[in-house]
Amino acid sequence: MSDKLLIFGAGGHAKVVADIALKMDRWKEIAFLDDQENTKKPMGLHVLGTIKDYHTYIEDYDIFVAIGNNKTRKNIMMTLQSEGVSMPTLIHPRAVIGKQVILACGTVVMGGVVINCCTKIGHGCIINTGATIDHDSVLDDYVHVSPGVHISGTVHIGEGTWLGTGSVVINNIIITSGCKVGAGAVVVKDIHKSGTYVGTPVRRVEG
Ligand SMILES: CC(=O)SCCNC(=O)CCNC(=O)[C@H](O)C(C)(C)COP(=O)(O)OP(=O)(O)OC[C@H]1O[C@@H](n2cnc3c(N)ncnc32)[C@H](O)[C@@H]1OP(=O)(O)O
Repeated sequence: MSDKLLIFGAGGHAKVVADIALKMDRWKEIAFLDDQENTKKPMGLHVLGTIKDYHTYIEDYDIFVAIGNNKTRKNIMMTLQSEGVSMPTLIHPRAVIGKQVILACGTVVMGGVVINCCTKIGHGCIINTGATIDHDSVLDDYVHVSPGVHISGTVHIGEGTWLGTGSVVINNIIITSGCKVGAGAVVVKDIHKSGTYVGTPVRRVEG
């Protein structure tokens, strides 16, 4: 645990992550690493270098990987975890987290989110703005729950699955790993085969 936080990435998602970290008021210094050459002081914070420079910083900084792509985020996080890097969990002060909710490290919970009791959320997940996740649900590692998603009670979402903006999952559903669920989709039956699913109720498409 450090009083300095280094955020990997400096794009739109990383800026929201930085905003949450600033609101948490826990770190004296917050900065980015980013591979885009022309990134200049996003959110008024410094970009210290590119992601390959990270070895220079891992002793002194907490690290948060703010990359939206689930596979890329997983690959970077697994490398960092094997090096024993300190990774916080970021929770917006205006998120509502129920009792007996477990949130693993490297996960961000954004503003307006509600996570109800007895839910377990894995490493490196993104619980985006205004999403709700109801009781007794389990989200495996590297899941992205986009803005305004509603996950009902006792749902299991497999590793690396992405739920698009405003999608809905009814209660007692299992969605396997590596799925993409389109914006506005409604999931009413278990999904056992990885792939892209859209519509109400969802159908599998080539994506
Ligand atoms: C803070 C933030 O911004 S977080 C980011 C939030 N972003 C999102 O929620 C984006 C969610 N993404 C989507 O909905 C995408 O359209 C995806 C992932 C479902 C599919 O994307 P792609 O893999 O590029 O597939 P593609 O665009 O070729 O669509 C495949 C088919 O599904 C249809 N389709 C795609 N998305 C949807 C959707 N959300 N609802 C209904 N139909 C859809 C397409 O019209 C196409 O149909 P067709 O074959 O009959 O022409």
